[in-house]
Amino acid sequence: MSDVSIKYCGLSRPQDVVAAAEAGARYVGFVFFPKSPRNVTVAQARALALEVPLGIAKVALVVNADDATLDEIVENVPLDMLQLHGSESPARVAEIRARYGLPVMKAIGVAEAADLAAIDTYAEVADQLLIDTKKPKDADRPGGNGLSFDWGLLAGRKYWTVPWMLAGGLTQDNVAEAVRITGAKQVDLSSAIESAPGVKDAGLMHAFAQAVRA
Ligand SMILES: O=C(O)c1ccccc1NCC(=O)[C@H](O)[C@H](O)COP(=O)(O)O
Repeated sequence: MSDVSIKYCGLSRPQDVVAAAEAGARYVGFVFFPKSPRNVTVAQARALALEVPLGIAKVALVVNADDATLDEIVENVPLDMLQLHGSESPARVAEIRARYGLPVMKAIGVAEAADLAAIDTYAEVADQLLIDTKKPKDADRPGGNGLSFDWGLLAGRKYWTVPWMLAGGLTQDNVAEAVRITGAKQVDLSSAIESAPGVKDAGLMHAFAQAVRA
């Protein structure tokens, strides 16, 4: 699995950036969602982004953000990608992509086969897709819940017209199986690299990276 790229999401402290870089992350994500334990302010994200070494993509995660919110983030935080993790329509994805001139990754929630149709739809307007577990009805956030979905739904459907990441409940113990079943070349996670909600753990980041490289 040494050719699998890792995105560590929900970093909120300088030491998280250092640990992610040392673990070999290809992407790091900053969450702009006030209800999340990983939420960062624009000022925090700016300070963190300025510490990210060259070669690691800095991703801002937003949920149904309006233009004013996005303007403030994009004007202040040096970014390489926007991750749209809400119910943004294909038209809104295209609009955001054109407005900011940044690559856009659209999250697609999957719980059953019928959810896969959205992958083809959004592949036409996004630069990347993040295929994640669909938000459970009782969850207060649409991602980062540490829950996986039936990876078998993606088996045999490895190729879309844009790059994609697998997310949702990935851990050092299950990532090999998830990659084997889905053929993912990129993986994204948050909960399994935390010692407490919102608190990233350097040891867990390294252990996950080792499991990916094994
Ligand atoms: O992480 C959050 O708190 C969050 C809040 C609102 C929307 C999305 C959020 N996270 C999305 C991510 O990119 C996660 O890394 C992805 O859903 C996987 O999370 P996990 O299952 O915890 O590994």
